[in-house]
Amino acid sequence: MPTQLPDLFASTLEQLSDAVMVTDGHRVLLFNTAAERFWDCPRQTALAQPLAALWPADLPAIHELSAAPQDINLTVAGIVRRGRLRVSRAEQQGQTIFTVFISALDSHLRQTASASGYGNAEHLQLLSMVTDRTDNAIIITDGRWRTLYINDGFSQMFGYSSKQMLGAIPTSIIAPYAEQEQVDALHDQLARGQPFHAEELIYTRDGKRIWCSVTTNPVLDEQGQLLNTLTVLTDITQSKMHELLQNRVLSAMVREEPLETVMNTVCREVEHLAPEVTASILRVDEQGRLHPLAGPSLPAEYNKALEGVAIGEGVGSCGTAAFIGEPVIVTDIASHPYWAPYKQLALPHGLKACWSTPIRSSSGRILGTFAFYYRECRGPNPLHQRMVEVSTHLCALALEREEARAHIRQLAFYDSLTKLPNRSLLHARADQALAAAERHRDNIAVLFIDLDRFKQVNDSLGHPAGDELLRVIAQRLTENLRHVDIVGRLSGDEFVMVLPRYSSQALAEVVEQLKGRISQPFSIGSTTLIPSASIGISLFPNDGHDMESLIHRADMAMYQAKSMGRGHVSYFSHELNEQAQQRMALENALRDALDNGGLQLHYQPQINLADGSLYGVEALARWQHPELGSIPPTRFIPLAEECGLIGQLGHWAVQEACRQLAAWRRQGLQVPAVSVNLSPSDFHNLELPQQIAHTLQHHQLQPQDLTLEITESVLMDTHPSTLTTLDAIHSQGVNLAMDDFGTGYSSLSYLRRLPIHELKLDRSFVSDLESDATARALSEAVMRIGESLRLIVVAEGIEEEGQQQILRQQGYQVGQGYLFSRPVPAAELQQWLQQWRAAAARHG
Ligand SMILES: Nc1nc2c(ncn2[C@@H]2O[C@@H]3COP(=O)(O)O[C@H]4[C@@H](O)[C@H](n5cnc6c(=O)[nH]c(N)nc65)O[C@@H]4COP(=O)(O)O[C@H]3[C@H]2O)c(=O)[nH]1
Repeated sequence: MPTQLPDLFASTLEQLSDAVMVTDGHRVLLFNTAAERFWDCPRQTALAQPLAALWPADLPAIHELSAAPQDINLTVAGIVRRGRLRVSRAEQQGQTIFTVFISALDSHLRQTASASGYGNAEHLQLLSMVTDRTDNAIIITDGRWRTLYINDGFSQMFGYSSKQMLGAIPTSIIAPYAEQEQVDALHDQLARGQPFHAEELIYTRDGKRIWCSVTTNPVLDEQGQLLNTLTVLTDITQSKMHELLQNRVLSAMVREEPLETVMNTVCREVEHLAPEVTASILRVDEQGRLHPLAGPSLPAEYNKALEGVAIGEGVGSCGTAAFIGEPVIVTDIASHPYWAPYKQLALPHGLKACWSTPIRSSSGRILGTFAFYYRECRGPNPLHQRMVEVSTHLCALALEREEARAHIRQLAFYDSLTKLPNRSLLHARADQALAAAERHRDNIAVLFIDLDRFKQVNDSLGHPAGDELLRVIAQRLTENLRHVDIVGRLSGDEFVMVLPRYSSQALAEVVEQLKGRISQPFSIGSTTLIPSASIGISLFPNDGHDMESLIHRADMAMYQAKSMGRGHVSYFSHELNEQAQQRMALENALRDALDNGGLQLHYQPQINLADGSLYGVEALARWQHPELGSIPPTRFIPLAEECGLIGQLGHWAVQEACRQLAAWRRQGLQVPAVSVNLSPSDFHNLELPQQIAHTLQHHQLQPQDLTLEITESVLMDTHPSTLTTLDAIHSQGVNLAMDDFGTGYSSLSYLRRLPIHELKLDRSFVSDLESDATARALSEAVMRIGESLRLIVVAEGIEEEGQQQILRQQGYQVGQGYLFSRPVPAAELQQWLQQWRAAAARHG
């Protein structure tokens, strides 16, 4: 043995990543750098003190420990270090010498030392004993790469004896497939005195591959000539496998590879590391059925046969493992009862044993199984166990991630309430359908479906009932669909259906059936609803070439259907389009008129029938458009309601009427009061009472100077603010008049509920008074109602003297109509009043 060997042993000991302590049971005889790090104790101190100072009291005494490795925790300066402990014994001069190896489980404690701290020859024996007992493989060569020494660890790790190795060049034996160029480069590097470190896949004598961390240090003489090399090889297969698998699989996930690709990567990687296994990954669905995800080395028909198999005890290894939630090891498929129904599937492919492990989510739910098949009757070895531990973890990660992605997809593209495609997905699918229809010159029908009176359901029965109705309707819309049909929810109670390839006759039938399904009675609690929907239809290619305009036009047609009443269907037509465009232009013009003083109020006198004096005036809006001419309120008031301008219009009318009343009074004109029409939706505004009070105050008017006319439709308005606002206005002292009385509900109970001051008999009764006894009876009845409720009753639309006579006889106090005056501009009212009073004086 060359003279340098003691030094080499010493340096070997230093290079071990394991902490090594040699002791006779009392004193510490050797203590390497890794041990210094593990115990956090300098070597001199360790050698100087008794063993008890280093040996944790909670561990058994050294001589009591067995040779089997065990994991320990050592507390040093309050920090717990974890390590795998192995103790070997040797007899030396009648004394037992213990060598303690601890491989640190905390990675920061596992660097390999580079500096050699030993050099004294008297430790030679101890050192050689230590190097022999370490798990690491050690090779020492001479300057011409010939092996001088291998330790026992080398023989154990690679299966070669000293006899086989001595004199041989190590690379030719343990790295037979290495390129000569690589070997030459390594030798050059070492000959220049530079150490070598790498992680390599190394072949054992029986062809097994082991991942090794390889460190080779050259020893040069004073002239710089290479004398020896010292190589330490550490088996890192397990951590390397972990690292490799993790890297490959995680990077496949980061690249957003499909789940199947990620799972195939896991299988291929484990099969590469352990060629004796065939890996398979199955997913378990919510119904407990198996779905092969990956099994790249299994025959395709084998994977196919497992598709949809229900899990259960006795359903092979995987079905059973998924069912009982525990790993199942079957070492002989041919004889095991779990495989009885399936062995004929596996055995012909040479699959003789199978070990399956459940894949669990972080919450413990079973997501799938990870299995190793063997082509011989056997069970797993420790490497396989480690691989399965790592792989199931990675599979769980990939499966959970897939689930999360599916959930995100669901949230992004589906409406969470009805589970129907949302607007984005609907558009995407409809665009595809449109492209296909264009290619094949097919037609498409687009249906815009809007539930009737959905708001009432929501307001009266509550939002959960509204949600339930939407779910039921969504379900009804999806019944009887062909695979090419698309249905989605746009928003609120609006749904869209895209139906390709229908003749007009067939489409009409489909729509009829759809209406029938929608209107099936449906119960919420104790209430039974009969839903209905207004449906607008546009057709490709006639009504548009892109989805945006087809949906828009179907919407317009739906709007038209709505105006016909509940449950109607309307097809888009170009006239409809023109109407819609005109409506749009009118809407803009109205907005402009409201902003720029384009509207005026005309005033119609209301007369005390007893003495002909002025009771008040009704303000009526007028719109004289510069190009379109005079637009009647029956046209622009509903428009203002539809396009959300009614609040602004009502506010303007109250302000303008009050301003005018104050102006007349300043001019000395005695106008007792002004009444202004407001729409039901004006009363949704909780600030209305405040605004009115402010306007009255601003013009120094009293609350009773103003009357607000409301219609019976206020009663059908279920908005929660309506009654509150009406009450607040009434309690301010402003009068409320019920307009058009007799045409709507005419229910007495609501008249009691509302704080009404005045009733206005609708003019349709007045016009027939002279010719129709029923009209007379009705006007009489309205008068009696008014009387009984102590309300002032105003008759509208008096055109004839005869009508006035009848009404007066019936007890009507106030009358209004062309007989007295048409509605006139403010300036004209002044003249009219003067003439009226003059005439009254003449007759009086
Ligand atoms: N044939 C006939 N008609 C008579 C006679 N006397 C009055 N009229 C008409 O009857 C309507 C009375 O108004 P209304 O019932 O409140 O009905 C009003 C009212 O509901 C609404 N309206 C008018 N101005 C406003 C307003 O400023 N705001 C709101 N929200 N609605 C308004 O528009 C409706 C129609 O208003 P106008 O066209 O001005 O029609 C007025 C008036 O010109 C008569 O002897 N014979």
